Amino acid sequence: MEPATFVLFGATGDLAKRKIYPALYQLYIDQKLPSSFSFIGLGRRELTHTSFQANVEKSLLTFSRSDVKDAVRIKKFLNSFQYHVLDVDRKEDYTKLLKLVEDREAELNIMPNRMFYLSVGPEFFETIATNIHESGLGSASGWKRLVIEKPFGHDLESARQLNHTLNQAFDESDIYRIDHYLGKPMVQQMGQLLQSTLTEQDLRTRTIASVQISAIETLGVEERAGYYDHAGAIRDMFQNHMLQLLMMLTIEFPKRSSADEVVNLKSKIMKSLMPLNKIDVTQHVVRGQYASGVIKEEQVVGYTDEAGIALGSHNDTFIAARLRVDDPFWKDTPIYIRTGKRLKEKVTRIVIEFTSEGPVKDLLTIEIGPDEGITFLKSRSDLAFSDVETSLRSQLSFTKKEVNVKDAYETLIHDALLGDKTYFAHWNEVELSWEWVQPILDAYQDNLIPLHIYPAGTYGPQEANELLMKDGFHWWFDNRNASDNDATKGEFNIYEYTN
Ligand SMILES: NC(=O)C1=CN([C@@H]2O[C@H](COP(=O)(O)OP(=O)(O)OC[C@H]3O[C@@H](n4cnc5c(N)ncnc54)[C@H](OP(=O)(O)O)[C@@H]3O)[C@@H](O)[C@H]2O)C=CC1
Ligand SMILES: O=C1O[C@H](COP(=O)(O)O)[C@@H](O)[C@H](O)[C@H]1O
Repeated sequence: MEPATFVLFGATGDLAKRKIYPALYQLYIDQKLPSSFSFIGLGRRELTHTSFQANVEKSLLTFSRSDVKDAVRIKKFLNSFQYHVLDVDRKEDYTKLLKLVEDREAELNIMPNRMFYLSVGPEFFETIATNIHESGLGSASGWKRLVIEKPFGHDLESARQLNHTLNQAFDESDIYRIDHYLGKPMVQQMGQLLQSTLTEQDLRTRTIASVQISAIETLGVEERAGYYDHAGAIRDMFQNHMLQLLMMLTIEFPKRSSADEVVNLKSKIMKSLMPLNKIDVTQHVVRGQYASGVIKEEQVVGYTDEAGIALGSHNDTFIAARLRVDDPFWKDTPIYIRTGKRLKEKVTRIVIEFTSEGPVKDLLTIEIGPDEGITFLKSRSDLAFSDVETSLRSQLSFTKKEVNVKDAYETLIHDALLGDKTYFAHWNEVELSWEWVQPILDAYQDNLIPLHIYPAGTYGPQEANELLMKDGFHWWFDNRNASDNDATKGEFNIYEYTN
């Protein structure tokens, strides 16, 4: 790997502490950092190099998954770390930064390869990119890369504006848009895993009755009210992570795609997504917000009672949607997506239901987190219908996620250092995602779609179940028990098929 300087804007922030430093440290332990590596952390806070290094050390001791955490190794790792004060709006700070970076490159005798990682609020993205350009920081003879966190825009127009500004300073080929779901091991290995679970013949000829993609969480809005109350589930999860999961899955059928094809195929899928218009959104989308309830035996408050949330906020904390991909392979298959906060369990899972005779179904389940696994469940015709789901559940063989599983940030930062953009979001697909989502945002804005209130600790509003029941499906594996507010008892919720 080529020598490089890693410049981190937002070095004193939460994401840096919880994700970026532990990832860099793990890469160091695994000998996956460049042999000559220089790190410059930036923030407004006045810190000496030593106190900054002590903060990073604290974050490693708290968040690193590595079992190598001895003071000597950490100290050696931190030797390449420096901290400098920079206010994003002060042009002179970039001039100073250029001098620092150049001095460090000269000291280490390394090529001016520079990675600029923006771990700051999105309101700063354009200012920083412009200042990197105008200060000359981005004009050296080595490579330059911009790693940018989400959210990438607030809607279609603002995303286009942001991209336009970034393109004045960086080519698309140099922009690495992080979507941490693309760094998850199960997402990256999806094609390979599908191939080892299904035969080529299965992939080509099996008919898929429906697909369900769920990313449900028990967490609420936490400390992020200021951001979340303006974003909602649709911008926080759906426009990016959920649509990326849909793209990553659908490009693997009917034939496996290679890394080179990924970017083109993803855009192709997004272009084939049947568009909604603001008026018919109600038929395809369910919007929800959590009320108070019980999660894991703990009483939690409703969304509008959370600290920092606007009084009477209409923000969405749940979305379920039915999508259709209008291409020859997918055109007859509804794809259901749901995501939300303060739900009954934490799980990210894809379920592919194959067309099969009788009530017993053939399912392929891909468990993405926190457990990981892929299982093809063969139908069993000797079972009574009510036993089916319980039986299927017992056939699942997911690997319990161990503490020491690779974090998405390790993979993504490593890829960015190598210049491999396969698992970063390309502008084409980001723009197409916003285009698809925009009518929903408009419908929300104009209140054309009801906001269904659901009790915390459930699987969201009943309307999200009805969305599937209308088509003769149900969400697989929702584990409803006596603590749910509905009357269903027993381990799993089995719905009657209506057709
Ligand atoms: N935290 C998370 O779990 C996730 C965060 N993200 C994204 O990552 C980015 C960073 O988030 P997070 O770390 O949580 O945010 P924090 O608020 O914790 O940190 C913000 C950072 O920006 C710096 N900063 C703020 N204002 C300025 C300024 N005027 N000039 C220079 N630096 C400034 C702060 O430094 P100082 O206070 O020293 O000035 C701090 O280091 C955001 O885009 C967020 O959306 C994405 C996914 C998850
Ligand atoms: O990006 C985000 O993702 C997390 C969920 O990520 P996961 O890896 O734990 O599934 C979500 O909680 C957060 O609101 C969102 O910003």
